[in-house]
Amino acid sequence: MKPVAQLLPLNHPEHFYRGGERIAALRGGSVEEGARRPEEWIASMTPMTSRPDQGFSRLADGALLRDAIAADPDGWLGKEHVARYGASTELLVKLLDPAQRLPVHLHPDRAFARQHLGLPHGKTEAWIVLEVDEGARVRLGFAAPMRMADVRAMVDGGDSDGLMESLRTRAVRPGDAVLVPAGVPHSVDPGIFLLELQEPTDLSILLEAEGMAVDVPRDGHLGLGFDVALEALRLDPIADLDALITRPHAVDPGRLADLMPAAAGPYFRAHLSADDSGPSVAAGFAVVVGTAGSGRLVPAHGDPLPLGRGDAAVVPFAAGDWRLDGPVEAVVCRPPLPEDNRPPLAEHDRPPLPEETPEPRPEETPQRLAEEA
Ligand SMILES: O=P(O)(O)OC[C@H]1O[C@@H](O)[C@@H](O)[C@@H](O)[C@@H]1O
Repeated sequence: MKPVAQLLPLNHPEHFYRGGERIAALRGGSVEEGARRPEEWIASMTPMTSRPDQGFSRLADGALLRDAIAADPDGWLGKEHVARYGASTELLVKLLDPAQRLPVHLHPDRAFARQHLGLPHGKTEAWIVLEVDEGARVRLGFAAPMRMADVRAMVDGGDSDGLMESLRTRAVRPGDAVLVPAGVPHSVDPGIFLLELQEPTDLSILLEAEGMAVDVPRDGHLGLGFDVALEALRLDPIADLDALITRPHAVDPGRLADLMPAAAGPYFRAHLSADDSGPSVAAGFAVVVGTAGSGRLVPAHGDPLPLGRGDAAVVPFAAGDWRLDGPVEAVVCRPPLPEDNRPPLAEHDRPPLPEETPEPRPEETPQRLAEEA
């Protein structure tokens, strides 16, 4: 039987930090008071590092998506994709709903993952902001160039305040999309609800994790020790943060609005479909998350699928071209194009960090943050 477009049940594993109420409210379901379910892993073939039996998404019939794809990679992903990437979706989509701030952490790039872990993917990621509580910020990259010895001293000394203050802060608004290149240290305040796209791994290097149920000296370095793990860290600030952030822009009727900055191309694609009779989306694996309204996902092959705010659907290649119909807004998350990813699982892997250096805006400096606190 050919795979068909379908809605995905909630996949809401336990984690080491608190959160998850907004996920439950959006997706249907409930969480216990003080729950540690801050992430939904959507259309995931990826195991959680801390609980390797969890993370995997199930289809509507209870089968694991990863087993279904292994049984019919061409039907799910298309021949071209499979020729380039194998039977991997190349994509992990998450809802992220922290009720406590995220640790100051970073993710390795592909070159590091290959060299030290024997894995083909790092974890470059992007955040699409869904909701923001008043005053909540993201932190992204160091505010000033750092010396490794100073970072290491803060990590070894458990200096969470020092690490937090060393990062550049930034206010975000719903609709913003932020590319977070591998290597860039970051944290997210509680009260920021994100839809995330990332490479399909769970590789995090934790510099601190104050108040979280995780042991940084033991579990913060991917089992490599901090001497090696911190080689993945970018000590230089991001020169032009604006180049990594897209703002909501008018959606041309009949067109998909590209949500990602250009440097995201080798990693993933995200588009917004937001008009009444949505544009056609070319056949290919897609994860579709409804953000407003309700309507239908109409594939060339297979039955139309009712889809509205809070639904997450997976669309296989075999469904053919498709479009959204009716007053529904949704984010369409897709793997990189087969031709967009340079030589097979490239050695080099750093999305270019722009070189222009604007002065940090006063409202984004750590000093200003400290004043506000
Ligand atoms: O959005 P990112 O940066 O991945 O942050 C969320 C991540 O936080 C890290 O500390 C780890 O807990 C990861 O398992 C988790 O996925």
